[in-house]
Amino acid sequence: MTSDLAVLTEDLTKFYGDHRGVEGLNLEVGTGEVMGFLGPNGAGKTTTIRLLLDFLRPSRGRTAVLGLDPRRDKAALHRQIGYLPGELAFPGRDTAEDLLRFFGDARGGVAWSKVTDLAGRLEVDLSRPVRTMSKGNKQKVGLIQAFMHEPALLILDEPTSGLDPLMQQEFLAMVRDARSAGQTVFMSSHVLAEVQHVADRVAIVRDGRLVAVERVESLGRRAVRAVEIHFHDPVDPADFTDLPGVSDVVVSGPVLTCTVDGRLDPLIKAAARYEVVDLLSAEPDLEETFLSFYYHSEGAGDAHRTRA
Ligand SMILES: Nc1ncnc2c1ncn2[C@@H]1O[C@H](COP(=O)(O)OP(=O)(O)OP(=O)(O)O)[C@@H](O)[C@H]1O
Repeated sequence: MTSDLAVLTEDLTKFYGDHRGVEGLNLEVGTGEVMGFLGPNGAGKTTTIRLLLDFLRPSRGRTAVLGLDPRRDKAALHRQIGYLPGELAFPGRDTAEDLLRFFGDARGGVAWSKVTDLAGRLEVDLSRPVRTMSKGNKQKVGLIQAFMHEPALLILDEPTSGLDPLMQQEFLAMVRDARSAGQTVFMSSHVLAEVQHVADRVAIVRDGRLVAVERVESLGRRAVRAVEIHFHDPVDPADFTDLPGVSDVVVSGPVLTCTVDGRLDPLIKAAARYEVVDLLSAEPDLEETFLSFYYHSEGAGDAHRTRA
């Protein structure tokens, strides 16, 4: 396999009895890349993550993580990974500090200043028993244990779950810092907005299959936007109805509204034949683009077509 890949899966498949968890997943995450792994509940995100960590064994296919075989090199691999599970369970009466010291020792020791730094950023009191903490605070302890040893690869299952908006921002800043330090981040989410500001690429899964892998910028370029143009005089709708990418054209006297999918250029050129007073273009809504793409997409074959 190629050494500059942090994660490689080939035909990765897991069936639970007859029920598909994931099937035929071909995915590559480059070293130093932030990859958002997106899909709705039940799409197969957690199954994939558990396969990468050898918590589950594939029914078919294979995976290499940091150049290692998760099955053969499990212990060595886990030392180099920071993993945040989707469902956190902290049994016992330990305080967050006890737990983090335990995890730190298990990984051969961590700089405690790194732990207190993360606890400060996430505003969590480490002296409290984890059992008594709110869901959000437990999630913060989970994040600290994933980040504290500065692993080469962070695998985070729904990392923002339970975090309030301010803490979500802090978490995203931690991801950016990790990226700057050359760490790779593979994070699942069912909300594009959560990952679009930090991810280099997003992989989209649906019903256990990879639907697409896209660079976040190109997802933006594909975005549909609402445009409103105010002209000096009334315009002829016929000048705008057949333009590439332009739809929903409504003309009311000198005001035109429409939807543009992709480049604005054809619309601008058509509008320039008239005297333009004002042009308003709403920010592309990536969430909408994502959803329309995702629900209209044909299936797994698209993953190859759209791979960056
Ligand atoms: N242990 C299991 N036994 C049987 N089916 C399972 C098991 N775990 C997951 N599945 C099924 O596999 C599919 C993928 O589930 P998975 O948990 O990987 O999805 P997900 O994208 O992580 O969803 P969520 O966001 O809800 O965690 C779902 O249809 C789920 O019902």
